[in-house]
Amino acid sequence: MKIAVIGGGAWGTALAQVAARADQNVLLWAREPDVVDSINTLHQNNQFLAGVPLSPSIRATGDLADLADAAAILVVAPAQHVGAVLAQAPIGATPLVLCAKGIEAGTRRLISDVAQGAAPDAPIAVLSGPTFAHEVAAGQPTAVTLACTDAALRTRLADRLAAPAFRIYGSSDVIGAEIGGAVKNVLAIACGVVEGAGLGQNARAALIARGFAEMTRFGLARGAQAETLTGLSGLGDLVLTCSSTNSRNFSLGVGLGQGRSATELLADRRTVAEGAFTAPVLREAAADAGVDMPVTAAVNALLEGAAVSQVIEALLARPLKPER
Ligand SMILES: NC(=O)C1=CN([C@@H]2O[C@H](COP(=O)(O)OP(=O)(O)OC[C@H]3O[C@@H](n4cnc5c(N)ncnc54)[C@H](O)[C@@H]3O)[C@@H](O)[C@H]2O)C=CC1
Ligand SMILES: O=C(CO)COP(=O)(O)O
Repeated sequence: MKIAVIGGGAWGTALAQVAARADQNVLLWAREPDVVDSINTLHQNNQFLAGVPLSPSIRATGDLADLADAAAILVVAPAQHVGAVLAQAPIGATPLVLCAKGIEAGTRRLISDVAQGAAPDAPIAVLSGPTFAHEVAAGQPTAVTLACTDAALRTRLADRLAAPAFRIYGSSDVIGAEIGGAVKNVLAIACGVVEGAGLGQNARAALIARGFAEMTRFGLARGAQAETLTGLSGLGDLVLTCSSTNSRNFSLGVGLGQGRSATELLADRRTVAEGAFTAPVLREAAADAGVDMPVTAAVNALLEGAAVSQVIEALLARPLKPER
């Protein structure tokens, strides 16, 4: 029995390390032949998680067919590519643990819907929370939400992955876990803008709180449970990514706040800042749900090239209203 990981980026590699620490037999599929070679020969992922020694028990492959006999598959491709990759993978009824954070552009589907479309017989779980890949790979204490409607499967998956420094909290709220992870990336860009534009700590705290109100409005409208949004995969991850330049989304926002264009900032990135892809589709999904998301609208305006000063001015000029 083995745990398979689809995606050899930083997070897929860190999760492979988590599974190997939990004594699982791990096979990781990576898109880049160099990543496959580097993991198999050097026990490192030089491209996406440089400097972290990996367990020699992690094996890598470039052939999705090799994942056929996995006990579970962790899906860690970037959100916009999950559908295409899963369509080529031998999944059948193998449980999928979705770890990407985003909403599919065009279709406006949550990743669980994307996965169910590609693999109709596969049971679905979502793993999400405040988890910088480097810290997890280094074995630093981390806690996550594992959401799955099948309680027995949830327990089995948690047993396979949990460790003292990787605490797994169970939930049945798949939608809530997904929405927290997707929306916080957009809000992290906004907090980075505050940092880059030098607007101060008060502004950042206000943005986290108002951003969380926005996440909650959208989540509740889409059927999420409030306690999931206040948990690790919502508020927990929001606080992490809105506070650190280790976040790719936050650092993208810092660049925008300094007046650099999104095109320039995204051009030479090999790593993914999911919020840049989620922001436009989240704006559409919010309109569908009739939910007001002013911070998301502001992030979209900045990504589309609006001046920081104008966007901030417009946010601050909104009519005064009750806090909830
Ligand atoms: N890095 C982190 O700390 C965490 C990341 N995540 C999520 O995990 C997901 C993957 O992110 P990372 O592992 O950080 O990626 P990364 O930024 O380290 O690497 C980029 C990844 O994108 C893949 N990729 C690029 N173009 C592709 C294509 N056309 N088809 C399939 N794959 C393609 C690359 O192969 C590589 O695996 C994202 O949704 C991210 O939000 C979640 C928690 C923590
Ligand atoms: O999702 C993450 C931490 O939980 C990683 O955040 P970034 O993608 O912004 O780096």
